[in-house]
Amino acid sequence: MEDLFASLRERRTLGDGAVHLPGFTTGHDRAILGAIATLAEQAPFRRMTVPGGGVMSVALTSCGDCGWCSDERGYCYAAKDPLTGRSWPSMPNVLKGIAKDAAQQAGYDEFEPQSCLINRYETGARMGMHQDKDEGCLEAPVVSLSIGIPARFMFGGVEREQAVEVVDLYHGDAVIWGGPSRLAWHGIKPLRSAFHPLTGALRYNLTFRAIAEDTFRS
Ligand SMILES: O=C(O)CCC(=O)C(=O)O
Ligand SMILES: [Fe+2]
Repeated sequence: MEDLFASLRERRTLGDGAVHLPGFTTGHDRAILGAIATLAEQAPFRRMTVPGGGVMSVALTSCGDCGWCSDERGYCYAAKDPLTGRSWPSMPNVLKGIAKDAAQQAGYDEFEPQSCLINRYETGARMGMHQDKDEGCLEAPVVSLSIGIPARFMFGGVEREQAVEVVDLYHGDAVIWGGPSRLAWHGIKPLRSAFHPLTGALRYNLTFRAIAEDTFRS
C-alpha cells in the first residue's frame, strides 16, 4: 500500500537545486531503522540546549567524522560526542549509500557526506525556520530522509522573507537541497499525533552533510 501511495506522489522541484523524492527509501526502511537503533546505543538521543538557553523539542544524535552540537555558546560540528566524550559512531555504509544515491538522483554526483544528524520527533516537536550553514562546505547539498509519521516541512528561499511552501513529508521521502538553494530557509511545523507501524508515534529525520575539515572541533 505504502509503495503504491509513494508512486502516486511524484518527484517535484522545490527550488533551483532542490528536489523532493517521495518514497525514495522504500525497501530500505528496516535497514535504516536498524542502523538508527544501533547508533543510539552508542550515542543516545538527547535534547540539546540552544544559545538562548531553551531546550530543543527534537531529540538528536549523530554519526560520522563529526556531529552537530548546540549549547549555550552556539552551534558547531564536533568530532566527539559531548554526552559520552567518545568519537561519534562511524556512518553505517547502508546509510551513506542511500544518501549518495539520493544526491545523485538530484544531480549531485560527487556527494561525500562526513556527518549524519538524526533527529527524533515526538508529537508536538518542531523545528523553527533556519538555514543549515555550519558545515563550511556549501558546494555540497544537504540530503534529508524522513522515516515514520508524517511532517509538514516548510521550505522557503535563501532570503528570510521569501515565500514558504509547505511540503508534506511521509515515511521514506527524501529531500535534497543544494546549489542555489543550499542556504534555503526551512523548518518543521509541530508534529501532529499519528501512528506508523515501524516507528509508532515517532518521526526520524536523517540529514547527511559534507563538512569542511577545518570547520569541526577535534
Ligand atoms: O526534520 C526535518 O525534516 C528537517 C531537519 C533539519 O532541518 C535539520 O536538522 O537541520
Ligand atoms: Fe536544517
